[in-house]
Amino acid sequence: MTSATRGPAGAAFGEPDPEPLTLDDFARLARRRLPPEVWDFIAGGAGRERTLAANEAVFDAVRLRPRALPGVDEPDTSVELLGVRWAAPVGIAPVAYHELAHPDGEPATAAAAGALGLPLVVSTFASRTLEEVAHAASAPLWLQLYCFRDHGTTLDLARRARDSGYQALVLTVDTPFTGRRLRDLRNGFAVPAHITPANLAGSAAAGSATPGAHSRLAFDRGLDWSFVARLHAVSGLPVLAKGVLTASDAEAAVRAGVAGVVVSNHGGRQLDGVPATLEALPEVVAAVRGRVPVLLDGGVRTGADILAALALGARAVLVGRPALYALAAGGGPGVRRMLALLTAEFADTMVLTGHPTTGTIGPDTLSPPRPGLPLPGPPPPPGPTTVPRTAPHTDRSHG
Ligand SMILES: Cc1cc2nc3c(=O)[nH]c(=O)nc-3n(C[C@H](O)[C@H](O)[C@H](O)COP(=O)(O)O)c2cc1C
Ligand SMILES: O=C(O)C(=O)c1ccccc1
Repeated sequence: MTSATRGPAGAAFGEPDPEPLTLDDFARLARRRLPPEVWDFIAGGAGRERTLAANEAVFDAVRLRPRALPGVDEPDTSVELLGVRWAAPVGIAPVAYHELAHPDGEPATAAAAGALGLPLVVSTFASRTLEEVAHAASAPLWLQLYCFRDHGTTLDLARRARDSGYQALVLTVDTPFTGRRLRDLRNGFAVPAHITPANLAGSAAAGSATPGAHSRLAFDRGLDWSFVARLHAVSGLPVLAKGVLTASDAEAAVRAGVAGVVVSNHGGRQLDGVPATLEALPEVVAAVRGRVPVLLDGGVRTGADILAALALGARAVLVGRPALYALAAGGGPGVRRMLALLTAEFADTMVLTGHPTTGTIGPDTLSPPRPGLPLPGPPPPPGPTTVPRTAPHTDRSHG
């Protein structure tokens, strides 16, 4: 990993970049490499970026309970989702246009995830075709879908995903249009002309290079939960809902037949002011009652963050921005290194908290919330539509 200012003979224009040791290091390297308006598009959030900041701040406020002499030698970091084993409970969230970070784009990301046995969720706005990404992959691929006003475009993507061996669809339910991202508005950000939504070529949904304007024209704002069954009917694939933050939406998703729920606030890019995802997680886990697995994304930056999410009932987490930062810093090998760092941190955290497998990680792994800190509290009492929660991780049969 070298900085953009480094000369051909080595560190001619300054010190060489230090080898990244944390996900934050990758962010620093990416910031130096990317054009400022591209950095802002990736790093930014909606409005005052309160929710964006909260996602990481709530993880920062978590306190872990260590266990001395736990007798754990090599922890088994793996988890099972939808009947498939992941090497660790972390995958890559759907993020548009990987070519913004590096010309090798999504195939490089897919190869890196595959090398670690971790899944990639490919975005509707991927800069390479989903078939090309499948060719480069060796671990599970899921396809994220936005629903366009022209439903046929989205349903075609669902069929193509099935035909290319994708194992699940992820319907994003928090985005009738993209949020007010002030950095992009001030920068007049547009995706460069040579980077295109490759999977939408020739469709009615292929449009403007300005994501905000395009989403307001092309996305179906009238969408309802019945679309989950429609996607499953045309593809035969399990459908997850991404962007659930409340018990009532979790209940609606499960009733609609989802195979999983992703607790997400879109990385703070949609409605500013909604809770951090770790804050929302207990409420969603309680409402889901073990019927389907719950995943979480937003602000996961360390192995301890993964442990905290699992302790509060998530089966796995996804990372978004860190994948693009690592891609910008070092291409596919950068992403591979980022994922290796994150999973190694998680394995260390398992040992230090005394967990030989992911299945035993529960609420007693965390210290109780301290007053005045933005920490996740206990789940709210069951409402009229919910019955008392069962323990997390009781839905092994669903995989
Ligand atoms: C640059 C960028 C593009 C994104 N594009 C999509 C997308 O196409 N579809 C989607 O469902 N979510 C998209 N997201 C949201 C991510 O899937 C994810 O929810 C979020 O990035 C997680 O937070 P993190 O970046 O803090 O890990 C995008 C996020 C970023 C930063
Ligand atoms: O989903 C997003 O956050 C996003 O940035 C995006 C990018 C391109 C098209 C649609 C949404």
